[in-house]
Amino acid sequence: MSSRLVIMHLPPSTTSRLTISLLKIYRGPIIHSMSHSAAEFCKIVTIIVSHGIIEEIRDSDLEPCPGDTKIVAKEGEFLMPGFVDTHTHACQFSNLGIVIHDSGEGHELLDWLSKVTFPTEEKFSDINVAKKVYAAVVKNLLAFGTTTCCYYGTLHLDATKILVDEVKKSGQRAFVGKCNMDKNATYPAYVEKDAATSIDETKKLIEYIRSVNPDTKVDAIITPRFALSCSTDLLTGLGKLAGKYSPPVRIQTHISENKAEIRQTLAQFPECQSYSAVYDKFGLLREGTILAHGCWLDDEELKLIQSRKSCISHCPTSNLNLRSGIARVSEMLHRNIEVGLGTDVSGGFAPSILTEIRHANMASKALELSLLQSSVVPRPSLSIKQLLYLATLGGAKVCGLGKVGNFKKGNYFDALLVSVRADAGNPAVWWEDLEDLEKRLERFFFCGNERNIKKVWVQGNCVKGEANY
Ligand SMILES: Nc1nc2[nH]cnc2c(=O)[nH]1
Ligand SMILES: [Zn+2]
Repeated sequence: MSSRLVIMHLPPSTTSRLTISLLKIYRGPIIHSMSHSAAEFCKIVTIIVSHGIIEEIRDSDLEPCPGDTKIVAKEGEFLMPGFVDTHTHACQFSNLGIVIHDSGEGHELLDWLSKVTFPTEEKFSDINVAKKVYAAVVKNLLAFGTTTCCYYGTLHLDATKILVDEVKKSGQRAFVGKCNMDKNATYPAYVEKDAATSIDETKKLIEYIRSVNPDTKVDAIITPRFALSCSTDLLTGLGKLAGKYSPPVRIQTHISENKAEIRQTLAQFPECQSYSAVYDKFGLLREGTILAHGCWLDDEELKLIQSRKSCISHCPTSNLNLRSGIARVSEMLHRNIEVGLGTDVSGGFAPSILTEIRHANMASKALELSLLQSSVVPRPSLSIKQLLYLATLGGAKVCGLGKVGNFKKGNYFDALLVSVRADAGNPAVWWEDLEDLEKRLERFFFCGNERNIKKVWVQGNCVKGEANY
């Protein structure tokens, strides 16, 4: 029973009012994921939230008391869980949407990193650049409905601390990593001195996040850029570091994104059978590891990743934009590998999980068709329920967040109020016919934009839109 039901019978004294004012009441349709094959579409429910946690979900309404907040969805609106971005580079937002297609020539990954990305990231040696960029990055992502985000910073400890501060100020749930990179400086000004310095600064960031003004919504993440940019000493040290903390620190890196990258990685580690085996050798393939891309992972590697309980961040916009490849997401889900979506800015050109949903849909269809052409029987392309899962609950699982990703008693209220009404800028007219919630979700996914996201809450705190409605 909700504590509110007890409170309601108390006289309206100051004490009871104080307690009552902790309740936030949301009434309207909800759409959320139960698993990668099941979702719930509820016409109308009441969600009662206290201290940011869902206390009760019920069919009947609840009248607010003075001091309560109550939000009632209008026609054409619904509530859904907040988006989870399992992989983005906060330090690349100034390159968003540009410099991949230089003078008509398309860059691919390795060339793009050394010519475009590393020079931009190097600028964060100046903390004023970090101050200017990071506040805007976090604000933008919240406006696009990203309630949880896994961030890459640059190699610089001080700049990455600024990213941590901005995330904490904003109220977003996040993992923040200082990138590690001590080898193969293809842009010579951008590389760390040695493995020891890189590991030491990583420890300092972990301690800064966990000990200085700790925020339970923000944690550190160990961030070796990718195998190619790390010495064996660095990979060994980072593999050991993760397990030294309690709770263990999560790990994020890139894997099997681009053919040339894979070739060079296997040449750098000739003793390893596969790209995945490289990370496994250094203790980096473990529960709590987020592997971005995985476009070219073969069945043996998927088996290994699944057995180690590592997870995949699927970044379809980046994968297509950098001409990297198409990840076999249906196959990964079939093998019970946890998968979420990642914007991978600025390989990806939008800070928007909605954009990833669309490209995940298109990429899975392109893959299915190409396999049909080669006479392989493909797994079916992604369904709307799977897309919802990847964007919310799947992402939360990738981040190891057990109380985020859907609406359940005891979960944190990380949510979006979505409107597909014409007055929210949705180009489709006749929203009145959208009684069917699955169609409403489809319309949001495939022809909506961030203007359709009217409000955003993280752990019950309104971080976009007005707190009252
Ligand atoms: N897309 C992408 N892949 C990478 N692999 C190593 N670094 C990067 C990066 O910054 N972006
Ligand atoms: Zn990336």
